[in-house]
Amino acid sequence: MSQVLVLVELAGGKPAESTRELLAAAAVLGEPAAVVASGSAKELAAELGRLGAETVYASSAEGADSLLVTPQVAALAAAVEAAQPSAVIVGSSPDSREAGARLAVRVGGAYQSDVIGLEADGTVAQQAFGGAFNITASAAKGIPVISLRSNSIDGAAAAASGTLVQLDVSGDTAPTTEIVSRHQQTAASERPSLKAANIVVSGGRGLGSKEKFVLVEELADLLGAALGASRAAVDAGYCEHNLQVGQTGTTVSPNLYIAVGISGAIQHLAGMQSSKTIVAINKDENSPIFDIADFGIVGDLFTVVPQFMDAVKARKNG
Ligand SMILES: Cc1cc2nc3c(=O)[nH]c(=O)nc-3n(C[C@H](O)[C@H](O)[C@H](O)COP(=O)(O)OP(=O)(O)OC[C@H]3O[C@@H](n4cnc5c(N)ncnc54)[C@H](O)[C@@H]3O)c2cc1C
Repeated sequence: MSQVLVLVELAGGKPAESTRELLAAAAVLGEPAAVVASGSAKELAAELGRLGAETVYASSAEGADSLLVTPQVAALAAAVEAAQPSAVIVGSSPDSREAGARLAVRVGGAYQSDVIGLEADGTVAQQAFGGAFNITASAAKGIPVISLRSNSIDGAAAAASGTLVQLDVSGDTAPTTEIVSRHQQTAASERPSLKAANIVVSGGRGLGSKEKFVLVEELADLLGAALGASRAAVDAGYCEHNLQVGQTGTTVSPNLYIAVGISGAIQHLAGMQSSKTIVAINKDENSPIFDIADFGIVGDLFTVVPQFMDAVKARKNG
């Protein structure tokens, strides 16, 4: 069985939450193998093995942690040469998408973005044109380089050996960009990350003010959900910009998406319509959000949400 490479993103020195799903996707297509561009791969190999990687390709080029994206591309390119894989899978963060696209150019591969499902024969389901179309596609030539959206694949890969293979990327002379300083743009949150969350609760302009937006935050916390927002809510200053869901914000695909006081403009739908179950709370029964909602509640959100929260609390306590 040919190998399928997975680019591992690191968060605090550990494999990011997305790694489990990416390796599960790789197992659908072949034998999962992880690619890590970091000096700490030795310590990570056992964990990546538990998550399903039979092989862990690691590069430890000088300064790998202080360069933008190019170390990941160099590691992937070297791993492609070593493994001759049948596919490469990356996540959907900006860095992973860029690394995947650059790799596809380098190796003459077929870059497939916004993938929301895949089959053992290499056919993938993709969203295109901001979610206006769902398409089924397969690579016509070259290695498929697949950028997979979070929460697209169920299950996990079987635990494997995580055998470490060191890559030599010293001959890689691609131009690089060095990171000279970092700063945390927003305060770190205890909530799950928007991209990987199982449940997302988003608030829109219907909340009316920053003070009242707290209601959506309370609902999110009660459900252990990530917090999201429409662009109108962000622009009005109800919450931070990094919470924006949509065409010009984050694309999410959780199992449950709850839209509170959001009308359902096409640009918002582009970022959330692949969610498995969509619940909408809106006082206007003609709001377009109800066209894609699985469950719609027509009513004033300031009445509905507290009732909803009371019901959840009662169920939790019962
Ligand atoms: C190039 C471009 C890119 C864009 N990108 C994005 C993007 O990434 N993400 C995004 O979200 N938008 C984006 N937009 C903006 C988008 O077009 C909409 O303007 C925006 O999504 C509207 O946000 P909203 O639904 O919160 O506000 P509104 O459209 O004003 O809707 C508010 C809703 O709240 C309801 N409501 C009001 N009060 C209550 C109440 N008390 N109880 C219940 N319901 C109530 C109303 O009935 C209404 O449906 C983009 C626009 C452009 C042009």
